[in-house]
Amino acid sequence: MIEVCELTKRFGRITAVDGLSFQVRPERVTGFLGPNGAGKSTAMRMMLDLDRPTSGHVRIEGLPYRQLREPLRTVGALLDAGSVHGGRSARAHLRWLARSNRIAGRRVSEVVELTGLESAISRRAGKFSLGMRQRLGIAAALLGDPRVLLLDEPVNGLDPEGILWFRGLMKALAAEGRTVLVSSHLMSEAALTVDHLVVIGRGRLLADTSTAEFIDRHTRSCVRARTPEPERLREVLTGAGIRVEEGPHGSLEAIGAEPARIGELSAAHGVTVHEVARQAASLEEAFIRITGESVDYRGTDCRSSDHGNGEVR
Ligand SMILES: Nc1ncnc2c1ncn2[C@@H]1O[C@H](COP(=O)(O)OP(=O)(O)OP(=O)(O)O)[C@@H](O)[C@H]1O
Repeated sequence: MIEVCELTKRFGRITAVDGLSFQVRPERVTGFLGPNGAGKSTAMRMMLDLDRPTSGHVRIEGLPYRQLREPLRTVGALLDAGSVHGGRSARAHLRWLARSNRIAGRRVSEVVELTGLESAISRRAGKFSLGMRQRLGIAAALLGDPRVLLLDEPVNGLDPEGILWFRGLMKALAAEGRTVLVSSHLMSEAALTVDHLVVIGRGRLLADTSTAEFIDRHTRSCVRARTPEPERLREVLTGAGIRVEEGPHGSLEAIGAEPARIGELSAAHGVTVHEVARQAASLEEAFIRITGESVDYRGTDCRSSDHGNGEVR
């Protein structure tokens, strides 16, 4: 479990993290989301005691990071996949990490197998592609068999097969009872990987909710209709109290209506319709909508407070 309590970090006049409080629970994969510059990396650095908070604190498994007896066995982290000695082989890098943390050498082979690095293990890390470096970073994070995992943008550079592998690995680690926090600025990717979402914007908490609830609440569905008589169909639908907007390629979008209702209304009024299909708004749009609004939150004097529905206003 990770507990983040009223965490704030200022760099001069910039407030990177602003009174942030949330908990990351075990047995599920939690996504830490926010647009570029939202404060995700700064918050993760404070979780790992790499940056000192201006105020507030973080506890990992009940303790501040610096009080953990064997940190690598409690928390595995991937912050910057580039921070590997480029002249060392992947094997040498992992062995050195294992030895300096009193981790048995056989664990190196286990994490190499887990991350699919067998064929690259003797190559210099400096020659690795970004995707391979991410795998090496994940291998290093897993070395101590930690109960908590903190991964900053781990799918950066992974190819589609790598992303699928990563999703499976995260789910398996959470199913083993671990606490898994994964940051991303890509909502659609996160939605496929994570069970729970913590969304921040400008350093403040915007949502702390299950992925399913987030999708439910934020993806406005509509029905798209293609017709050679758009003006007539628009008239019929608005006459029935349905809000209609322009869709792509001359189509119409009926907001909050069921496809059957559109079909029945057009049939009753003799309007020809070529296609009626339900459309789900993309998660990316929902993400942009709620993080875009974060600018307004900064204009108020209110402290963040959870209104019981997982969202913060
Ligand atoms: N050492 C620093 N000195 C000054 N400002 C900093 C420092 N580190 C971060 N910031 C600023 O704090 C804000 C949050 O940055 P941070 O890197 O934590 O965001 P992020 O959500 O991780 O973004 P990204 O997705 O781009 O990595 C940004 O405005 C950034 O410029």
